[in-house]
Amino acid sequence: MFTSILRSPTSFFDTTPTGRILNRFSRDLDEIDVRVPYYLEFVLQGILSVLGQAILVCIIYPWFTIPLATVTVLFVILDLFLNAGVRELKRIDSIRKSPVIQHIGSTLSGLSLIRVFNQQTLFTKRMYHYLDEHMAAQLVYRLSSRWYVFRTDMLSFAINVCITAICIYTKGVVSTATVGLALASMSSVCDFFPYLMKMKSEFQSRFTAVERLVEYSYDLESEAPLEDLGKSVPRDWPEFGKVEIKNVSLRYRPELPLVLHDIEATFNPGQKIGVVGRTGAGKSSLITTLLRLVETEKGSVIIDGVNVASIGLHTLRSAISVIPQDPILFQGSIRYNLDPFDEHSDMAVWEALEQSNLKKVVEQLELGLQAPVATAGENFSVGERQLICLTRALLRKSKILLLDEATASVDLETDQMIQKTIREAFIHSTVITIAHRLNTITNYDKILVLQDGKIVEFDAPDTLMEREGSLFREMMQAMGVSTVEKMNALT
Ligand SMILES: Nc1ncnc2c1ncn2[C@@H]1O[C@H](COP(=O)(O)OP(=O)(O)OP(=O)(O)O)[C@@H](O)[C@H]1O
Repeated sequence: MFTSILRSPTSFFDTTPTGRILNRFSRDLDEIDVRVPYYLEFVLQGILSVLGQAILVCIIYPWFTIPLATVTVLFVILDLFLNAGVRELKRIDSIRKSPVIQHIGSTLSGLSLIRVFNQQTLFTKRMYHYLDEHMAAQLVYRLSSRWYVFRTDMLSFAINVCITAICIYTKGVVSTATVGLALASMSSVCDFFPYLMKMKSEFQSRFTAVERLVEYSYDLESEAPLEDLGKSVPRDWPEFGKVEIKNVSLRYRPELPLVLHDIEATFNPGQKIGVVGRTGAGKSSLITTLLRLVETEKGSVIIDGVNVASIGLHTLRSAISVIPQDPILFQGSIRYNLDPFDEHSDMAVWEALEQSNLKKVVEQLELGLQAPVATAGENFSVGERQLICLTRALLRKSKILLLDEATASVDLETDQMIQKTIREAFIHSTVITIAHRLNTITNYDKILVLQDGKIVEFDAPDTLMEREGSLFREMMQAMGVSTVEKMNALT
């Protein structure tokens, strides 16, 4: 299930609440490990014991077969038609539990924000609401299951009456001891049977956990294969870093509108490309396309002559370095985060740290490269996290670097430092930067301006600045930069 979830496309995570996923790993797995085997064992033993005793009584009183068969048919009907409802209620009970877990999770992650805005009451009320919904489902489930047990009790009562009546009417046919045995056996079966049926229905409703696990283990849609199928790309691919985007259109899910429309652009080896545009213009979606996080609707992306759709995701993604807007680090040491596969020497790691201006920060830490990184890198600032990602990219010496600027969280100085490092260390690599601060990309080779998912401009910054009606020029003018000279003075 874990492998299958890891291989799921991003659309799965967009549409599935985390609470639901966690529930499968905690509650459902626990049901399968602990409760399902327990109930299964109990039910199998119970059925064998009941069968044995019923056969014994039928041998003593063959007439008893008729009421026994009738009651068995009624039991089966009760089970088939009425117990189905109980199972369905159990399913609803499980589904309603997810929002509770999800609410606890999101409340914990946003705790500081909740306190700052003094919204404790609101969140407590919501918790009550989700708990109420869950408890309502659970109560109905428990009541229905008792209701079912009551019906089975009635049937047991009927069978007890039948066996007693047969014993009285056939008085003297069999020995008193045998009558005693038949009555005692049937009475214990009748006492035990409703309980057994309850256990069976409990087992069936717990078994829905297996259904849910199977769904997440085998029925989830998966991303394209990780490894190359058929012909593999050369070991040193991409050698130059030429990126050709041909007529690419993209939508996140089939029911959603297109977010990129017929994108056509070529980034030559070593070029520095700045991607700009308003919020929602499709800048991040362009990166998504290059990494195949979402498959394109049409068109193709060619890197150094290889169509990225024809190669394994692992080959593609390990060839490109990304510095995302909100970089996430993994729990472990700094070294583990920089070189997770232990492919580089300590010296190379320190060199890369020096290039990204992080050396001093790491040197000051007591454990140096072995200093711990907390979950999601929370003991580092976002700027430092970006620098760690940058160092990782420096170590890998990728030919293609994708950078999503984290404007809000990085100060101007750090931003400029990152840009300087990129200019110097990635001189031979193709760098595609999503720029929120235009001044960082004015010395880039080309600027790609996106608007509503379409390329509206793609040229050198100087040319765009001189072009009447250029959107880039308008953006620069909004920053108070009206001439090429002023723009060049920014960097
Ligand atoms: N995971 C997603 N699922 C569905 N739609 C999405 C998803 N991510 C982005 N979109 C939509 O795609 C469009 C382009 O979004 P994108 O994030 O690429 O814009 P952007 O230019 O990078 O914006 P920003 O500057 O705010 O980061 C938006 O309309 C957005 O609503």
